[in-house]
Amino acid sequence: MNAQEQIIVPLDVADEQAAIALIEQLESVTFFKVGLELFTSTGPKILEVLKSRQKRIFLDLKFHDIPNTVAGACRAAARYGVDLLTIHTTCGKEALSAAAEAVQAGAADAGVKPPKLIAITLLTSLSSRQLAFELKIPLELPEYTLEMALMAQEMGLDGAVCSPVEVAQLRQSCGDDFLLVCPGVRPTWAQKGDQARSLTPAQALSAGANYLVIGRPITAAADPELAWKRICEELVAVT
Ligand SMILES: O=c1ccn([C@@H]2O[C@H](COP(=O)(O)O)[C@@H](O)[C@H]2O)c(=O)[nH]1
Repeated sequence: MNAQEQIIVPLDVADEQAAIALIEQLESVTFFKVGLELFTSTGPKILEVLKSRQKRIFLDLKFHDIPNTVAGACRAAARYGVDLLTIHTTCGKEALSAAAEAVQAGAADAGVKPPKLIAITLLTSLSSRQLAFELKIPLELPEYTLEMALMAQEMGLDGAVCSPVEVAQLRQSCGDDFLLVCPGVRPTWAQKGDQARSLTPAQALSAGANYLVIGRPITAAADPELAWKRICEELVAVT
């Protein structure tokens, strides 16, 4: 896989029309993310739009509920034949394990390949300070994200979502077969916005990320295609 195929572009837009406009502008992007805003707006129709254009799909619905409910949601989502699906680690072990079983069952029902189920360790918008003072978690942030990733791995998940700042440590502890997907990635020329823990695309890949999720530096640029090409060129220069 070349570095360009490791970049996932989120379609964080309001409706199908805006999503299609972005997909068409970004012709050479192979992997798109459908998140809460777009999926709530369009439902599964957007997944068909992407599949008809041979795009890979990260369905980032970040399930967070009791075991029976997340299992049902994962079973249903797996039937869509998407490539990646997310759940929060803070659902707990029983829910993570039920979700891992449910994606296999849902995909088998539909005769499609199961998605890789990956767990959110700690949202990349949260800082160490917020972890301690708002969420009242009495662990240092690197230790907390590592514990969450190890729990997901123990429960049979395929990987984790983490910030690029933690990815080297997670790669070292979870091994090469565990997928690590990093949002919170920012080229030097882009604004951080609400991302609290970020590194550049080159830094994130060399630290061990399998995939980078890069949104606004591309999608909010005056010329999204140019911003995408600039990121790809920067990666080619270092890989
Ligand atoms: O911890 C997380 C988990 C998911 N995301 C999602 O990634 C993109 C990032 O978009 P940017 O515009 O590059 O900030 C967005 O869709 C989030 O929902 C995340 O940022 N952090």
